[in-house]
Amino acid sequence: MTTNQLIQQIKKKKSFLCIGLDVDLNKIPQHLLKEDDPIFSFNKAVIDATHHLCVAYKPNTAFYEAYGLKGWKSLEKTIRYLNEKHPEIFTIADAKRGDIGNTSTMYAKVFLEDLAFDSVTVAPYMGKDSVEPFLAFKDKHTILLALTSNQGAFDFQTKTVDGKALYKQVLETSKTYTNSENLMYVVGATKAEYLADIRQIIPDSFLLVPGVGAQGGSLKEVCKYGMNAQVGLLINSSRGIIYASNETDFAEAAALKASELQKQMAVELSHHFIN
Ligand SMILES: O=C(O)c1cc(=O)[nH]c(=O)n1[C@@H]1O[C@H](COP(=O)(O)O)[C@@H](O)[C@H]1O
Repeated sequence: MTTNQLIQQIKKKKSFLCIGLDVDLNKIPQHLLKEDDPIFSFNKAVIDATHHLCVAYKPNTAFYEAYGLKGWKSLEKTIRYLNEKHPEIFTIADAKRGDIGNTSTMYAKVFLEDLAFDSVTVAPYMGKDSVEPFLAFKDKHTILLALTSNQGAFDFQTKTVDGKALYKQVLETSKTYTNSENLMYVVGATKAEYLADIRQIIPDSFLLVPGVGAQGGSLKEVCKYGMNAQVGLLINSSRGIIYASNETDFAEAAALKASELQKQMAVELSHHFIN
């Protein structure tokens, strides 16, 4: 999917919501455990109930890999369902990969070609030759970890290297990579106050912003400092939406939570844009 197609969808739905499909069998409604593929049944019900309210879905692959071959099959069924039923929706494989070049090429092939996600999250720690294999895919996006939402972000990312915070070095250096126009960046919603500085370095790039909902980040603050002329934000919530209820009404409850965020997003869009 091109960035323009993503922007069109945001304008149409008045939403820049990304729903995280982080499925934990201990948290989903117990009646689903009787089904052949409880993870896919859960995802399908959530997607069917929420697709008009969001512009992206982000399965975190850890939650699928944890269940072995069965989990991987559920991931495959979920992305196929999204690509067939809702090809206009942006898909993110949250896999946080990145390795020496030939290994990254294999990771890129799995997520961007075989599973046909629109994007994949990548860790920048191993540098240029670990990231560029992901960037080689036309109309696919590499979402580089810049400033993450967790406490550990302060261990390295905010430390000064050559007179500049490491996350700023990541932003600046990655702009020099071949096909850097295919880059997006992760910035945690819990670090909204850093967004003004971040926008100085990457004014036009899309940001994936996790951390509203369960981690306590503020949507309003993220919009205030992070929104650009093309919106430029995908705000993710996982647990805050998909586990709104663990009874038979779980999909409707998820839709209600998604709708609350979508309404706040529509207000933010109306503040930032005339129409
Ligand atoms: O790359 C991510 O998506 C990510 C980066 C980050 O800095 N913080 C973060 O929480 N995430 C992911 O975003 C999701 C957040 O989930 P909730 O806290 O349940 O909304 C999880 O899948 C995390 O792995």
